[in-house]
Amino acid sequence: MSPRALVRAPSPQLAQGLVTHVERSDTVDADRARTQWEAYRSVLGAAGFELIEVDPAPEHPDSVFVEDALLTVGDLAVVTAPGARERRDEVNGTRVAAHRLGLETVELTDGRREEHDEPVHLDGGDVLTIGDTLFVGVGGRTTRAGADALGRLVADVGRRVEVVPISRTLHLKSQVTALPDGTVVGYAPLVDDASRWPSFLEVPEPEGAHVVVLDERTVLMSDAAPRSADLFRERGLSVVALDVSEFVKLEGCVTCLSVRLHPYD
Ligand SMILES: NC(=O)NCCC[C@H](N)C(=O)O
Repeated sequence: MSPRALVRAPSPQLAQGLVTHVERSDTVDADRARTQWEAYRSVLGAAGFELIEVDPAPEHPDSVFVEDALLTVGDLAVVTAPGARERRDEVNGTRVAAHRLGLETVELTDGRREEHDEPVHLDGGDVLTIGDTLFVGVGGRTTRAGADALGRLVADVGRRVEVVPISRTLHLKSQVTALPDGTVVGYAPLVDDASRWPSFLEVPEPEGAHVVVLDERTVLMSDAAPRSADLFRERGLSVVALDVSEFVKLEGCVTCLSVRLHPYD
């Protein structure tokens, strides 16, 4: 079966999206974002992904960052509980998409209080999957209660959660992602604790920290990190580089523009 990926068209109001760790830009161009998003779709399509569109949510400026609103773990879909109030209703569309795909769908109930006496919040951008482990960034949008709730949900499908404290970036996957062989890549000044990763490769540019695995030998990344791309090529990988400048202005990157389903989740 070919891999599948969920995507969601950018809102015309993208410029009003949230920013936390970066200055708000007054140059966000929604038309340019649309063109960049279409190129992103084309790359996934050319790589063999069947693309599934989540119904657009033009009233939600950040809805293009669909990764935050749905997580898939094998054939299980987890409707997330986004940490930013402004983004919580984005899950209405991703839940429908998960049902349409025929995936078993479970919920991380928004705002439910757990043993840590804090609300359950979890953004998909905080979940980095390597093998059977889901590394979950806690300290930004995702709470410890959210990570624990996810751990209970995925235990049934043979996965485990490991909490990763973060403070330097919006999401865990804003600071680190993983190459096909599981090597974690990150730009050191933005990585909270590089020593916690058994296999860590430092990249020379912030945008070099974000890769989407297209297959076992190919990664998709931003074209703003050419020296990092060279490092990956030296390791035998093929690199597809794209301009994602408009999304970066809103603290997004290549990973958050899609939800990749098994086997490249
Ligand atoms: N997974 C991600 O990296 N998501 C990016 C979300 C950016 C959006 N402006 C936000 O602050 O929620």
